[in-house]
Amino acid sequence: MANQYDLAIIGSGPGGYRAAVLGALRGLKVAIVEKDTWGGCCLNRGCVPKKDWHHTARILAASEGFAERGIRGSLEPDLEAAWDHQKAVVEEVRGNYTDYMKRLGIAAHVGHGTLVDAHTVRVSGDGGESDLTADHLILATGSHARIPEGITPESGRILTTDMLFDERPPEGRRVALAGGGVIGTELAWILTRLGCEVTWLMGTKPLRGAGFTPQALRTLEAALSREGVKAQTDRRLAGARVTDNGVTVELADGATEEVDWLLLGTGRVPHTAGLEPAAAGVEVDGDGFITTGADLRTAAGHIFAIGDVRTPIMTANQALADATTAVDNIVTGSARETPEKRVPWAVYSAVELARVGMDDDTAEDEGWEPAVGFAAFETSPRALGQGDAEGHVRLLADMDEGTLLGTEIVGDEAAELIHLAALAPDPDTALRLLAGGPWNHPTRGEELGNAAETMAAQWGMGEFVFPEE
Ligand SMILES: Cc1cc2nc3c(=O)[nH]c(=O)nc-3n(C[C@H](O)[C@H](O)[C@H](O)COP(=O)(O)OP(=O)(O)OC[C@H]3O[C@@H](n4cnc5c(N)ncnc54)[C@H](O)[C@@H]3O)c2cc1C
Ligand SMILES: NC(=O)c1ccc[n+]([C@@H]2O[C@H](COP(=O)([O-])OP(=O)(O)OC[C@H]3O[C@@H](n4cnc5c(N)ncnc54)[C@H](O)[C@@H]3O)[C@@H](O)[C@H]2O)c1
Repeated sequence: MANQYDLAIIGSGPGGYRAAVLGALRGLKVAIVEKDTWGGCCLNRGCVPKKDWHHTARILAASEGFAERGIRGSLEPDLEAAWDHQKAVVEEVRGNYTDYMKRLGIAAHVGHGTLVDAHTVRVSGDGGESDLTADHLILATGSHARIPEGITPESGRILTTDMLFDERPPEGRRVALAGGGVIGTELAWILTRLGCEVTWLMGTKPLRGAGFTPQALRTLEAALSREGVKAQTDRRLAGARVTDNGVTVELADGATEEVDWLLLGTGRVPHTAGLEPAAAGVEVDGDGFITTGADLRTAAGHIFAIGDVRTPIMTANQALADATTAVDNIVTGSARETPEKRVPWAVYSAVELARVGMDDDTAEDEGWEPAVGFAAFETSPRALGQGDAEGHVRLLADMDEGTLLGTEIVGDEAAELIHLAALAPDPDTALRLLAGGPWNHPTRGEELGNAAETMAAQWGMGEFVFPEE
């Protein structure tokens, strides 16, 4: 039957797209349903355009050291051109995605997907309604911006991050940015570098509860403050009024700020509007997340949920890992758990911060004896040559067993370097692997080897760091 599939996926963000590709590569007949722009939040309004701007911001920041390197001239930011650049990159990537889906024979259905029963999805779009059925379903409907009570988004004035990347830059460069989470921490710096004057409003200090060490957060704070970006704590957004000249931002303490536009970085919520999970026997929790087991099966065992719609972790990294687990479990019939503790995480701001595995508190709570291996980039020949020597590599390992428990990297390319720890095949031998190399020299990566070696010198853990006799 034309509309009968082995696997139907609702949502084409990183989770849904990756699941579709993996399903097709593993021999399944796959359909994917998307109601909006192919590629979801990450490609169109999240990771990809944000990272494009982060790169531009880094070039502008680096240009301040150009004169002492013997390079003359200065650079000026241009937000309009930067917006065009991210859009061109996003469109090119989207074209590559949709071409690849076509080549793999994945059936792309445009329209809003609603669950009719445990095996049927109704697709409603411009072309009317059609039903498709599948043996297995994956729900990958993602999340949308959380709008604080009393605030109404308005084009060019009160923006979600979706609007920031969908619509051309608003007039004016005085921006209030609400939220001290990841979005706030990244965009406060990026927009400043792109020529905006950012008033950054939040309750508590940025990235609290995100698992980074106090040392990492101090490095971030110093880098931000060097560039004139100040986190204004105890200044929660309470309301916003659009005026003839911009926006009057109202704060919980009664103060106001006059700006040209306001950007909301106030969290995201799982998206299940119009999905009708209950019609298929799928359960949703009190916060709106679809409930699954660690193997990503919902209460209806043949239906899986992945990515932002199932977990407050809400990163593309986790959505991609979930897709791999869900398709694996569908194809093999097994119950493998999605690897939450092994998925790395990164924040792209005035410095990059990345981590994988446990933080100190979790390690202690789980009964490990954590020891720290540390290497600072300030002595790395490569980092000194780059003129970018702040930050560190910090390894956390169990003193008695030598097991690598967690890794934190702060500094240039932290998000790339963290893969070296995330991909270590066995945490029990990871320290030996890192210390032994081989490494390219001079590189930033070899600091992971140096950090492992300090475990031997400082904690007497040589038996776990050097080759066995
Ligand atoms: C500004 C910003 C920057 C970010 N940067 C990063 C980053 O650098 N790294 C990182 O790891 N993460 C980042 N994230 C988070 C990341 O974008 C999300 O975690 C990721 O996109 C989640 O993927 P997903 O597949 O679960 O859902 P989404 O990407 O949200 O995709 C869900 C898709 O489902 C579609 N859909 C929903 N309901 C239906 C329906 N009923 N029928 C049909 N289609 C439907 C939606 O239109 C959407 O296209 C960022 C987020 C933001 C907002
Ligand atoms: N690099 C990445 O992986 C990346 C980048 C961006 C976003 N994301 C994901 O997107 C999601 C959304 O990010 P986010 O930063 O919006 O969410 P978040 O939950 O990390 O932070 C939201 C922040 O907004 C604050 N807030 C809420 N209401 C407020 C108000 N009225 N006034 C002032 N502050 C207020 C909260 O206290 C919190 O600090 C996150 O789950 C994140 O994982 C990931």
